[in-house]
Amino acid sequence: MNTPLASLHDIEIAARGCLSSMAYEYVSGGAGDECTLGWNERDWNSIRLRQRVLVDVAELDTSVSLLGRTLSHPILLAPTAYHKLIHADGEVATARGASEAGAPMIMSSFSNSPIEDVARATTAPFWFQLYVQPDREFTKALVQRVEAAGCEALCLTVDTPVLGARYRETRTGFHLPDGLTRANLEGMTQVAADAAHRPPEGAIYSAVLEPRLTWKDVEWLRSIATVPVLLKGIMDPDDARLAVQHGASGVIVSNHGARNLDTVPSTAMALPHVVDAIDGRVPVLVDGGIRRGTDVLKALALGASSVLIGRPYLYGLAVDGAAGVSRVVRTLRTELEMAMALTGRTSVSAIDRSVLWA
Ligand SMILES: Cc1cc2nc3c(=O)[nH]c(=O)nc-3n(C[C@H](O)[C@H](O)[C@H](O)COP(=O)(O)O)c2cc1C
Ligand SMILES: CC(C)CC(=O)C(=O)O
Repeated sequence: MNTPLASLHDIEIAARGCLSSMAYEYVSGGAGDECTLGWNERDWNSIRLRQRVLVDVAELDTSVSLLGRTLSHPILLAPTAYHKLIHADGEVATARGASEAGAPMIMSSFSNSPIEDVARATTAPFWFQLYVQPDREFTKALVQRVEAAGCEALCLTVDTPVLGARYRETRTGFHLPDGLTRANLEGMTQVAADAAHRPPEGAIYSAVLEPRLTWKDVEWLRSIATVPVLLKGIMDPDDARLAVQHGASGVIVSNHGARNLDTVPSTAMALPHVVDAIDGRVPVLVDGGIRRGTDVLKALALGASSVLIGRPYLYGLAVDGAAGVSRVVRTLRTELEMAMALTGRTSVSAIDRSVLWA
């Protein structure tokens, strides 16, 4: 009898056997000595919950409102690159799974499927993650293209002017296999859509990342975009305040899944500081190491409006395509419901810092 895939950890273990070692190391790896990678999961675990009893929890409501939309639960799919490394149907399968589970998908600039195919496959709201390209005219055309496809928000990734020291990619010789491209970057004038994202040995600048990005570009992006712009990769309270000053519609507390700067704090540690700095002016989302419904509850308790998951749904995609993605989200949502019932909170608005053991 096959062991049932009960938790997200079970799915992660199963995924390893479904992926090439290059794909597995690319997805699972972090930067440097992977200190932050460990902390991202561990720090959610080390926050203790207060169990409360004798509350009527026969009806639970996990819905949240985000950027004017009501979502049935607060779990979104973080942008991740290259889904065809994981599954032949790539981002189209992910979009189907996300829709099935009612989870908004944030599509990566570096998807292998074009935005229009993903838009057609989805019935849930979808957002687009932007890696601003050195060619600003191309970037502007890309923004207009994703808006025309129906994307409801842009997440500008601000934490990756260069990549971190990802030695698992070096050791496995990471490359895009023949036939896979960054489909949304086709037609870019200066760089091929299948150019390596990794710089040559000894160099740090990538052909498809923009090291010159500054706060001025946030204003530029807002001036050309017709949808809300969120900043993804805010870890510092001072940057959080600057984000609001520069008109961001939201921030995502993220250390890029611990893939860039090793030894930055976990997002569980950074979140309350960013929430305090933002002071309710715009929504704060968080990702990094969320693997349990209790982690989602803790993030909401610390002031997050919603959470994003990255690696877990890629493992679901590897194991069972769209159904695997949907299963991961549904498992997390069910665990969140259990955690709400066992802490005596019947709605997301009733989850605050008093859920946490002081
Ligand atoms: C394989 C992989 C690819 C990623 N690609 C992108 C990307 O294209 N753009 C981006 O902003 N973040 C990217 N990220 C970071 C995720 O959006 C997210 O911040 C991170 O995965 C959250 O941590 P978790 O994997 O522990 O849930 C990627 C992460 C992984 C694991
Ligand atoms: C190609 C990479 C820059 C995509 C990414 O953001 C990641 O792998 O973390």
